[in-house]
Amino acid sequence: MSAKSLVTATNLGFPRMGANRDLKKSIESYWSGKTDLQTLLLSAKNLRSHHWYLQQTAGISNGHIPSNDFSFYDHVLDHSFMFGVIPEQYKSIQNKVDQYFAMGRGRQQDGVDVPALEMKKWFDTNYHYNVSTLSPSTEFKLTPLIGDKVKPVQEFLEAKAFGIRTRPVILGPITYLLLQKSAKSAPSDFDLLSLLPKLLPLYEQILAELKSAGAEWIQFDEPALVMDLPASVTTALKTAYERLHESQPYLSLLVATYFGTVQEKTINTVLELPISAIHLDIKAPEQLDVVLSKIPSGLVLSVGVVNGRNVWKANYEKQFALVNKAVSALGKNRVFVAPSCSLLHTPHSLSSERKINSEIRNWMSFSTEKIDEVVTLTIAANHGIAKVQGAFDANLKANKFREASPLIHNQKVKQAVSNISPSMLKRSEAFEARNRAQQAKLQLPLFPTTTIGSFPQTKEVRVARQKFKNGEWSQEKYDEFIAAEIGRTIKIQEEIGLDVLVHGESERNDMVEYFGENLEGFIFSENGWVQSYGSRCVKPPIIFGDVSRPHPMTVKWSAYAKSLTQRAMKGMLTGPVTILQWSFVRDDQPRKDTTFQIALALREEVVDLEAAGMSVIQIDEPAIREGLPLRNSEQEAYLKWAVDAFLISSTGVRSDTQIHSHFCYSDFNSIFTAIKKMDADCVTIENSKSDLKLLTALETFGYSSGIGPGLYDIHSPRVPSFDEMKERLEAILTYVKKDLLWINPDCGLKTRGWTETIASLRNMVEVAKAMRK
Ligand code: MET
Ligand SMILES: [Zn+2]
Repeated sequence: MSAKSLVTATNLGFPRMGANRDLKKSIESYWSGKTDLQTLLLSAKNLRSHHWYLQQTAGISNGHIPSNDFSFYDHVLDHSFMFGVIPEQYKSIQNKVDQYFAMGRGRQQDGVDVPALEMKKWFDTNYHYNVSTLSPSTEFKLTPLIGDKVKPVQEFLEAKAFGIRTRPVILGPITYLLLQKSAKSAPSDFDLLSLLPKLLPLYEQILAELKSAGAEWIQFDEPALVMDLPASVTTALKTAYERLHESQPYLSLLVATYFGTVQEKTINTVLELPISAIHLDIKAPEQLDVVLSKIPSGLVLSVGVVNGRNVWKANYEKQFALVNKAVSALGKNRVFVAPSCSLLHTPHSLSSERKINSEIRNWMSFSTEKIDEVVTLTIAANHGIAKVQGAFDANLKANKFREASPLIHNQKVKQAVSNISPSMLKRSEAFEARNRAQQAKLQLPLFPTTTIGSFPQTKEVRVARQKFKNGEWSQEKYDEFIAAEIGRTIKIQEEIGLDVLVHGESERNDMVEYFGENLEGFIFSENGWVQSYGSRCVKPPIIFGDVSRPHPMTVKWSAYAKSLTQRAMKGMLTGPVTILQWSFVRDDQPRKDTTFQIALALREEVVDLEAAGMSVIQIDEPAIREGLPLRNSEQEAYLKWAVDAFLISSTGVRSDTQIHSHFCYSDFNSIFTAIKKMDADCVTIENSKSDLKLLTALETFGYSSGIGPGLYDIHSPRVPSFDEMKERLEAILTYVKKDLLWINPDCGLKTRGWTETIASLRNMVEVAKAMRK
């Protein structure tokens, strides 16, 4: 059998950080000046080679191990830099590496003071990329970061020198352009894709250099193709890939779409491109049938069957059937087996996880294990299952056990979800009646003041928690510490003169992790880090089973806080969608079901908080916007269940208990109708950066419940002055009725220090007092 007649094991991208967040450590050490550039470059090179060998050893085919998937900060930034899209304010920075990092994270050094490029979410993931600003006058120019070759070429040659043939990964021109934003100076009808003719020569040049370096396959990532796209994209796609193909007819081009299925009209265009292969994320297996029915002969299909977005083992039975379907339709030589997307969004390896319950661990798979899955499926497709019988049997067995495991299934929880009744999706009275009851009980002044929940989490607090977690401190000692912290926080709030107080959240390490640790159905990895942006990684909780609340989670500390003051106390919870969104979720039931389970657990907590004397309860949903599906057609259904989940959590209380919610980190205007349907008595919204947009939305959508547009930005230690906050408040009052308006910062204060926090809140309360006169 010639090599040509085999299915190929491929990968789209490997996580960059290393088994122990090695890259993070090297980069941060370079930033702090502890190590020099040579040290950073060397450790990066080591990591890359390590990841290439790992994939090669595992059995990813030569020529299909990704390179240029590495990045010192962000791969979209890498492309902007490589294309010479360097805004004026960074140009005075001489050293290119410093310039690159300044664009990524800002720089305050040697007389330079520049902010970072804006960050945006990479599609519907928790990875953030840096956005560049383009205009009709943007000129592109190939700009290497290190040495004299651009990154894709340099990394290809580096791997080649190690004896590894890689498949360079380049962000495709369509996705690259669509991900940037138009300059304010650009005409309003400026189309980012109109820059394509200027940009393509650079792509051609990179391809030429890769060709002469010896590359055979080039992977163009075009995840933007899974979005709803304007018709102009079809033309741009054709122009781009026809030109690239003409410029290098002997290079094999793979266009990789992922994070969803491709729209029907877009897929037809993609299938007609003069490329050698197309990659599909087999999220919806129906799309495989459609593509198989019309794929032109000669085109290779890369089937993304191993999910690159979760932490669960593949299901060989199901995934192998899909691979087989492709093989029977196309023949072995026209099928690549691949993860659904780059493995960037999955932790490095399970091998360092020693504390996870071994039964659950046996259902899991991180990046390294997912590579093995790709290879196993490929071997089975090539030589029959018998060749990998052991692996198949183990996989089938693990999945069977998982399906039936009592660890996952809690009949009571399932029953409770199916018993959710319409009355649980509704407060018993409308806002106006509730408002009267709450006013009678709370007796709040005009422009009531409050905060978003957390108060400074000083080093002291984090050290205390560390000591408690590693057993150095007893439960009593830790509780005493937290009680003292809460006592101090209440005193300070009373002294400042805030109206609705909070306990300060000092007992919480993280607003999702804290709840995960207190609920059934969650586990925590020791080392399951994924990159969030730059050197920042997060370790999401893992939801593996039905979620329930074995005991109250927040009542003790809220009640304690309440006992220390006569003022209104606000109970603080993280909402169901945010808990879901910031965790790895199970793949054996719809996200909606998991969210409803969490919502029911929160509902019990809300009722308990009310019984313990909390007259105000806030349920934060900062992540509700980021859960919005990429496709318009799926958005309505999502928003429906997201709103329902909030209602399930919040409607168990009496009319005179006031429900708040809080939103931040995204632009909420597009989901304002949904926010209204959540029917909270008050919402506080981060507002410092997009002032006007939010306020006009309030007007447009006729928002008529309590609202607290953040009066100052908590992301900086700067103390906002009385005058500027007063001015802002006055501007807000031209859009919002005065008896609905709340006065608060734009988010929690946990990242701030006490001094600036106290000073800022003092000014804020003074503004409220002055306005009441
Ligand atoms: C990211 S939103 C944060 C809300 C939370 N209650 C806090 O104050 O920290
Ligand atoms: Zn917030």
